[in-house]
Amino acid sequence: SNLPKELSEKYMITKKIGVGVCGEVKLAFERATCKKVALKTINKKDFPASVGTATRSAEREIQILQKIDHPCLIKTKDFFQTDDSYYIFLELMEGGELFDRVKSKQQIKEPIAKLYFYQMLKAVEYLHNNGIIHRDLKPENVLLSSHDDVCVIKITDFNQSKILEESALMRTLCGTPTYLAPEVFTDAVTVGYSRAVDAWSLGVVLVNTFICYPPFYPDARIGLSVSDQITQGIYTFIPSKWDGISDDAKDVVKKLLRVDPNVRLTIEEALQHPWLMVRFIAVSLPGPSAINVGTFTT
Ligand SMILES: C/C(=N\NC(=N)NO)c1ccc(NC(=O)c2cc3cccc([N+](=O)[O-])c3[nH]2)cc1
Repeated sequence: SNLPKELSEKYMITKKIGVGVCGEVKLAFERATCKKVALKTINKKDFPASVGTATRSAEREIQILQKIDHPCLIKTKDFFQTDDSYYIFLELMEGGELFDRVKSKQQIKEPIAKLYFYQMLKAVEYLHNNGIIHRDLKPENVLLSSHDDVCVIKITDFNQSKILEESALMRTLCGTPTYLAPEVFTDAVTVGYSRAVDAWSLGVVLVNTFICYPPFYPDARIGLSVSDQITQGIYTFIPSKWDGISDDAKDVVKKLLRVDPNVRLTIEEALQHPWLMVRFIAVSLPGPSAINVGTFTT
């Protein structure tokens, strides 16, 4: 493929290491340092809408990728673009996607699930504090830094993300409401809770991590479509799958999978939940991933 000359001069691209929805991930070597990096190629033509909105949404994602700075969010190391593709160089995440780890492993042990979930919460707490809603949290978008169970995880793929900006609606609410219709206020509340979608998704990811499949899935025995199961908040803790998992863990799931976003656990509240407040054993991760991802107290 017609890689930009300056890209080929700086990096040697080798094998495919992951396949995404809108492009693939390849292993690359920076020629000057021989350091390994991941190259995510995003084909502009793969974007659904017309070129206009596609490039805007892609440029918004690139802007987010270059702005974010947290140990549990993927970092870009370099960036090139041609007329038909974006080339994003990222830190290598040798453990691959949580999706594949959950698929292959019989069951991820609770302390490991808690370690991953804590890091996801810290990453999403950072995003929300910076006015970014991810809106596509799923095991495919959680990368593991190594093959060890005890490792740093990083969230990726900001294709669906939204930046919360000062809106006309917010400015309207600053004025005197004398002539304002009631729905303007209720709309404001709805917009104000849009970040709650990430808390719901993390609840689904947590169930998936624990019992290897999601709480809402097509099953004739339930007699409801997946979307009906979700809108009615209908799921069950299958005893055989949840035996041996603590009541605190189940309590976090129940409070994240609340249909009403106004009462759903926020990221901040989840970080205060007894399940996450337990003392962690201080884990000294080997190699470059030995970054402090949060207050792991012994
Ligand atoms: C930014 C982004 N996606 N953005 C987007 N619009 N996609 O829809 C994005 C999506 C996925 C990834 N994935 C990886 O970096 C990634 C996947 C994978 C699998 C095995 C092994 C490795 N590895 O780094 O060793 C992997 N890295 C990295 C970036």
